[in-house]
Amino acid sequence: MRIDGPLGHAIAEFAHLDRVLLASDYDGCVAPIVSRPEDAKPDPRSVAALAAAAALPGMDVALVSGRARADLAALSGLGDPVVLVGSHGAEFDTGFADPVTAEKRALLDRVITEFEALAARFPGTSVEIKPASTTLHVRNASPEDADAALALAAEGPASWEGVHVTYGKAVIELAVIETSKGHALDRLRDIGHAQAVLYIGDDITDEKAFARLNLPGDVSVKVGDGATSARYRIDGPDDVADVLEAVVASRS
Ligand SMILES: O=P(O)(O)OC[C@H]1O[C@H](O[C@H]2O[C@H](CO)[C@@H](O)[C@H](O)[C@H]2O)[C@H](O)[C@@H](O)[C@@H]1O
Repeated sequence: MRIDGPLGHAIAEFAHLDRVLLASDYDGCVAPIVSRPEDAKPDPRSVAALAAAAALPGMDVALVSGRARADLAALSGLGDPVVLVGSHGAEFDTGFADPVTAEKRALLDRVITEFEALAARFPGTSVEIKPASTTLHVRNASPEDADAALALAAEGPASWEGVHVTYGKAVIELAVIETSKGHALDRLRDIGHAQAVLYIGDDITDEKAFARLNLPGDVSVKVGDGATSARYRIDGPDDVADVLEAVVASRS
């Protein structure tokens, strides 16, 4: 898809500023949504465009994902100079700003035990474990089992003190620290003195990032259906690759 119209115009203006931050979510954007999280391979065009963008002067590039940072690095194959931020914006290369204390780790272990009991009870559900959170996946369960598992998670560990709840695509995620992709973008914008940020996201957690893109020149791009505060909308990962390539071509 050729990126033209209002989004093409916004990309051209963004790409001609002196210092900018180009950032994207991973699942559903750089990689398609698939049944098994471990199979979410990135689109090679997006990977190449992100790497090319990171080599351009004055342009910082980041992936900001709900994944554990190590998982994001392994799956995407990307790394320095592309900045990887995991755990929904909370996990940088320097670790967590809000540390995972022994007490929080113990709470996380209790949540994981509850999720594993649910996964054993409802076929097709599974548990993903991350450094500060755990995700109950229901994509491969029957609709009845998915609803029941999500409801029990919400009534149970999601209601415990100290547990932070995030909903996503066929998942409920429980963290023992606060997470925000919006805070991550603020921090990256400050570090790089970026005059504008272009961010691409497809999920509920990306709304916290879109909400921070209020400066002239900022560009927020929602991928797929659903309510959003993003200014522009595209259809899927193919279009994400087109947007990333358009940024590189425009700045080059
Ligand atoms: O912020 P993101 O990079 O979009 O990460 C959000 C979650 O993505 C993964 O789950 C989602 O993608 C899976 C693979 O396509 C899919 O099976 C699942 O239903 C989706 O919710 C990842 O597994 C989670 O840890 C991330 O939080």
